[in-house]
Amino acid sequence: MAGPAADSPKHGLAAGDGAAPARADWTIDQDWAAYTPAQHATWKTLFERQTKLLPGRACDAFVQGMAALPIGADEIPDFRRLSDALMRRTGWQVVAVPGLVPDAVFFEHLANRRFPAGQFIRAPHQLDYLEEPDVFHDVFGHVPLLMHPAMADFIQAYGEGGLRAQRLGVLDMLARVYWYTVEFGLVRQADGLRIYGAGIASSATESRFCLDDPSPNRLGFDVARVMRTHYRIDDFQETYFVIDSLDALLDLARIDFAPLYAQTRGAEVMAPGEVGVGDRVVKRGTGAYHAARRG
Ligand SMILES: C[C@H](O)[C@H](O)[C@H]1CNc2nc(N)[nH]c(=O)c2N1
Ligand SMILES: N[C@@H](Cc1ccccc1)C(=O)O
Ligand SMILES: [Fe+2]
Repeated sequence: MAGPAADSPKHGLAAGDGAAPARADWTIDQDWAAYTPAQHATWKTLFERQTKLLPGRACDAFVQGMAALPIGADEIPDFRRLSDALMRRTGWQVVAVPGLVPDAVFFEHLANRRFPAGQFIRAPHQLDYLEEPDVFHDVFGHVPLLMHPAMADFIQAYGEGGLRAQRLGVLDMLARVYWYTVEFGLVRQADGLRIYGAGIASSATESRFCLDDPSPNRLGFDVARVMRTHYRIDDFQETYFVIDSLDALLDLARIDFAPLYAQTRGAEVMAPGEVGVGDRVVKRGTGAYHAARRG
């Protein structure tokens, strides 16, 4: 894919190297021309691995969104070209950030349909685990579903809800809803369970584990249940929650969370691998994977 015009405006050096003040909204220039062949090669390795793996695993909306975007194997996508396509379809754009940004900054961007995507790409030795979202996780994992109206509206509403949750001091509860949907959610299709969570879609190992491995639980999504369920940040999830369609996210976004926050405040938070009596069990896991690591 052709890169930006050679005269693309330069706003001083990228933030983080101290030479230029970071912007208040933490955005930086993607500076697409500065990516090296080695960085494009890392993208290509990751892209080709997932593109082989995801057919039959990723949900239809993910495949359709990807096909409608300027995202290919050979080069790290140019955020301006991504934003052109997104803006036309769902009013979203992709803005470059150096890495994790403060919660309030993150929510403010989402509430305004700006998706903050890591400008950097992981090093070759980090292909399978990364602690901060890089351009592959954010663009390959999250952006295709921003082309789907339900997800586009859901993530904007999540941004607004995040600003509200911060004011209420319940960000930990809301973060669980995001984690078990946008990052690690599964959706039921006529032809079986499929991935829609970006944390899974951008991970070769978890794309297999979440659907093929007998270890994890797969439970029907219930927002009150998810809100009081711990999650893993350093390993595969012990439980995946299943929604019946992406449109179900819209219903979720419209629920007033204040009563849910109130009832969750007093509730006990469940361990990630627990199965409760009220759970809709799609498939009960053996828990073997995590048991083997608890030692
Ligand atoms: C809970 C919290 O809002 C969440 O972890 C945010 C924090 N900041 C972030 N910053 C970036 N760039 N990307 C993210 O996904 C997040 N996640
Ligand atoms: N509806 C939630 C906000 C929200 C939107 C989308 C996802 C999750 C939460 C509230 O009332 O605060
Ligand atoms: Fe993410």
